[in-house]
Amino acid sequence: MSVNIKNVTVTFKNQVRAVDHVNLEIPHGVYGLLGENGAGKTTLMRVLTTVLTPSDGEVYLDGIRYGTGKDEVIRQKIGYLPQELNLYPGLSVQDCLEYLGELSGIPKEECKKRIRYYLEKTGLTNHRKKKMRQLSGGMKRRVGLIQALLNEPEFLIVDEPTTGLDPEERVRIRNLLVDFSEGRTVLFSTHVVEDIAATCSKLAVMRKGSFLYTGTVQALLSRAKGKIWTANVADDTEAKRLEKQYRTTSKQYTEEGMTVKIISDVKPDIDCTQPKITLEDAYLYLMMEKKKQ
Ligand SMILES: Nc1ncnc2c1ncn2[C@@H]1O[C@H](COP(=O)(O)OP(=O)(O)OP(=O)(O)O)[C@@H](O)[C@H]1O
Repeated sequence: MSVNIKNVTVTFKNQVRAVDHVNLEIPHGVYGLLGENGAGKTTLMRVLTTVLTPSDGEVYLDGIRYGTGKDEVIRQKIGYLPQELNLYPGLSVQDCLEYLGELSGIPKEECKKRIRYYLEKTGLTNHRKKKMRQLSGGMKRRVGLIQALLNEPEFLIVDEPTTGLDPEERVRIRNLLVDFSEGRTVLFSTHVVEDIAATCSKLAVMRKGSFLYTGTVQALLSRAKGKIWTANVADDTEAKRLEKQYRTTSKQYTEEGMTVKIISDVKPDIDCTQPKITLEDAYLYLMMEKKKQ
């Protein structure tokens, strides 16, 4: 499965250019799409699902060009979890999924088998008889994910799949996506850096319709090397003093007080050390670096 985006631009009627001449080749496995609100992620995903036709540029799935009369073939290879999804409130989880499976043309027995499997994998087995409207936000999200997985697509596109999930469920869903990506392509869009760090080796970082970065997580981490510092302070008052003086990214309570993370090209003039760089550090460094340009 190969996905190629060539020089794609999306300009809406109100002249907002949500995607601006982007190029990307999405490889096998889980590929992260990270970006702040309004970066253009959802718009790009809607293009990839064939729902939205770009104003300019070309998209290919396994060499098949979008918009050339083969979009139905393309759609059959794709599973999509949109950001907002309201599935038949009056149906039970089981009935809803069976119905969606039928619409996708999955043979009945095979469909039931898959539903059983994915309900188990998403921790929803005991909730299968509940009506959709009775589910919590996190449960609805998981049913939404199952509908995207049900036809076992070669290309799975998931928009914020972990929204509303508690930490345990979040980990469960991340693991499911990694397992599912074996031999497939999964585009995982989020603004939760931790989700990307836990699932992807490659990612694209988007801002204002363009890619600020495309490449490996490792290379992004390397960029921030030597630029992140941690200082231990006694309390929040001291932390606030540092925040005024330096570009800080996070602070955390520790047994001794607080740790403050600072981004600086040179060593700050205080007692500090260089921590192991996280993807969040590297992402924030990238954002700051690009804002300076
Ligand atoms: N149908 C539309 N008509 C006009 N403008 C739109 C439309 N859809 C999105 N936009 C605008 O395009 C830009 C990109 O929006 P998009 O939803 O793709 O961002 P996003 O990265 O998915 O954001 P979020 O993380 O908040 O979901 C925003 O400025 C948004 O207001």
